[in-house]
Amino acid sequence: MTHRSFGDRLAAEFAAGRHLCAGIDPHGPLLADWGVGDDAAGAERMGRDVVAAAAGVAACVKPQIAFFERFGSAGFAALERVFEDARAAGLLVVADVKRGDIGSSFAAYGDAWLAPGSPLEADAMTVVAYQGFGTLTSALERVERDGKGLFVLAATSNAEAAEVQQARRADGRSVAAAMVEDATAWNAAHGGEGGVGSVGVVLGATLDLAAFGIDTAERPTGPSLPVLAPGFGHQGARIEAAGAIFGGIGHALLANESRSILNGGPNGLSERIRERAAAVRFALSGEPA
Ligand SMILES: O=c1ccn([C@@H]2O[C@H](COP(=O)(O)O)[C@@H](O)[C@H]2O)c(=O)[nH]1
Repeated sequence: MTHRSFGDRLAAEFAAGRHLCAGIDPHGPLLADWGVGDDAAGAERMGRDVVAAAAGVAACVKPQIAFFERFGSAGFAALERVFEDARAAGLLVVADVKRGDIGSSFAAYGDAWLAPGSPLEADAMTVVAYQGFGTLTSALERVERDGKGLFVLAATSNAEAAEVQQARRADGRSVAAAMVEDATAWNAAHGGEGGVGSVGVVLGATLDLAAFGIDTAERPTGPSLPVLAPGFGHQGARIEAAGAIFGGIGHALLANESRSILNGGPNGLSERIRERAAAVRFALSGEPA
């Protein structure tokens, strides 16, 4: 069976003016604000409410798996139902799992989160390639074969990231820049000249990317690099600054917001998601919703 690539599916979201990635992060205090328990049922309630409110408004949802994993098997069962709702609503799901290992073990992470028919099948997952970009090979095969996507951590939004991600490798590139360049090169080799690639990177919106050795100049050819950008909202970055932060590598931007959307409980959730989606759309395209 031939699958539509993840990059093509992202491109369709962007063409419809959807660039918001709505986070599903069931923090304990947020669940208390929502009037539900700090348990798997509470996390499921939040996740399914976000999916219902984000459908047709956001490009994707991004469940932060840690908040489900803390409830063990009940948390994973809850997550499966959130994924089912998202699939039924036609929403892309980016599983924020940040997995990485030696290649043979990493393959099993790909099986869990990307294999068609897996109980936890998502459209894309976040991955860590600090054991070498080559460890991603099995998941990159899934990208091609199954129409899946990857977001490789490159420059993360947290202040502690600089000590590792700004470090220079033996080839002279910073760790962060190498992730960006390797993902860009993979897309160019596998996705032709245009459109949106299926392998993206995570770049924090809170950062000065130049300090991470990342060149934000326009790429003259090749597919656009998907950029999953956390840091907007609660962490302080402003969507109005997206152009200045990402420059020529921000054409395929997914602006993530989690706590800024979830704060305030289920009442007003739809309005908050619509408001943030419209602000992101306006900032990135100049088009009102
Ligand atoms: O560099 C990174 C990578 C991932 N995250 C995740 O994104 C959300 C951000 O949540 P907010 O509430 O909008 O701050 C969360 O799931 C993080 O684990 C990130 O923040 N930075």
